[in-house]
Amino acid sequence: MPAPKQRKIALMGYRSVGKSSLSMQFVEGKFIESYDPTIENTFKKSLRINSTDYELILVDTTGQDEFSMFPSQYSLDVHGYVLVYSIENLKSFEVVTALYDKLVDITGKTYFPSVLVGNKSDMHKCREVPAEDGRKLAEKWKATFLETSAKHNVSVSQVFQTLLNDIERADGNEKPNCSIN
Ligand SMILES: Nc1nc2c(ncn2[C@@H]2O[C@H](COP(=O)(O)OP(=O)(O)OP(=O)(O)O)[C@@H](O)[C@H]2O)c(=O)[nH]1
Repeated sequence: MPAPKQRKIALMGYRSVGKSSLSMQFVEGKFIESYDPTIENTFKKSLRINSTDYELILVDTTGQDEFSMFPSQYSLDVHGYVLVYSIENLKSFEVVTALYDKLVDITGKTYFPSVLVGNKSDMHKCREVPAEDGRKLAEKWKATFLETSAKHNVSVSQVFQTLLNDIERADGNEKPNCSIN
């Protein structure tokens, strides 16, 4: 039996937008209400997509801001990016925009598989970022846009499923309509 394909995904964005919560919800199926800032954490999950086995490595990074240098370790060896902001925090949207520009600068690439995620969709009463703005930004990046709630497990697995499909497509192994088993 062939060894599982390893795919490394980095979750990046401003602090407290829900990077750890998205990882934990996807990998462990749980949500923690309290906030504990991450230094760096790695989650692993085995998946089977259309008869191919994958080992997904999620790198949950420490929160960045608009002044931080892009951490160079995440420009190498990473197959795709989940760029996260919170819909109730305009600053987090500005940070994710700056992060993407830094990623383009540091990798020298004009395309890399990525998903733009507006998390905390359950907090729509405090919304500061219109969904349309997220959609437009993702379109500019040729990325997928999703609004999620790590708290209520809304569209969380879709983030990773879509990104894996995009990574395969970028690799030239396109598998249409694949779903996670
Ligand atoms: N209402 C709501 N709260 C959320 C959601 N996702 C995360 N939170 C809360 O937001 C806070 C920060 O979540 P984390 O997952 O630690 O955020 P992070 O981006 O990993 O933070 P850093 O480690 O600082 O980078 C915690 O109190 C979570 O419970 C969500 O979808 N909805």
